[in-house]
Amino acid sequence: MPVPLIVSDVAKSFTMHLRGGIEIPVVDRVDFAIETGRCAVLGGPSGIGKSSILKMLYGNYAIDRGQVLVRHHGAVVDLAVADPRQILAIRRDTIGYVSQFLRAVPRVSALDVAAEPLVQRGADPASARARAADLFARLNLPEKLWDLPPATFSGGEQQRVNIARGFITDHPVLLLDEPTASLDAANRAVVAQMIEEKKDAGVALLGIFHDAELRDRVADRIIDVSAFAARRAA
Ligand SMILES: Nc1ncnc2c1ncn2[C@@H]1O[C@H](COP(=O)(O)OP(=O)(O)OP(=O)(O)O)[C@@H](O)[C@H]1O
Repeated sequence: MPVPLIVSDVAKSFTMHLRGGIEIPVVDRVDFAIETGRCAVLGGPSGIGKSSILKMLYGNYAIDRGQVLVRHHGAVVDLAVADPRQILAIRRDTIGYVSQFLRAVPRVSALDVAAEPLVQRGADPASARARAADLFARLNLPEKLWDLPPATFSGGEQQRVNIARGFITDHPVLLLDEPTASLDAANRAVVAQMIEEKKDAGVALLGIFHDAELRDRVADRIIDVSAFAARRAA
């Protein structure tokens, strides 16, 4: 079976250092796999641990227990024990991530922000910028903004730069954390189409979507995170 990422018996707690170091368990015994050409969606109520799972899969949060096995350049890497250099290489070539918020770098134009992941992978900067421009046009980002740094853009404009940046590469795994939270219906439809194109290209997607219409359109499967909720102290 084409499985680029397997999550096995994963647990995560947060330690509250400002509250005497108490441990707050969030998820426990998380087990699932994602498949090529499919979009799985993390479901469950607010605060159950959906974003925390995505952040562990992208190496943003440490994994307390269990394994996250990723197929990377033909080898299998366990993200739970990967070193920072391996995590950076996995982000460059294997796992893409679109978060809700753009981390804007001062003085870098929107086109260069979106083109950067391709340039990091060795693409010619001019063709990477042309590809970013195509995505901006599809996402209806006004052309007058393309050469400006996105720091002062509206929430929805920044989100479209972020989506272009996340979708510009052909990473085999793509994680989506509420990628359309600030978008209008027309642009949400564009993103739905872009997700469908990724599926057709054989990408394995895992997302969080609060927008039910988008979720129903793109989801092949819902993974109910409530099933992995850690038992919390009252
Ligand atoms: N960095 C952190 N430090 C401490 N607690 C955290 C941290 N990140 C998340 N949490 C806690 O972990 C729990 C799960 O949060 P998470 O953001 O994963 O939930 P979610 O299901 O994505 O919620 P929502 O749907 O509201 O975005 C929450 O109780 C949250 O307060």
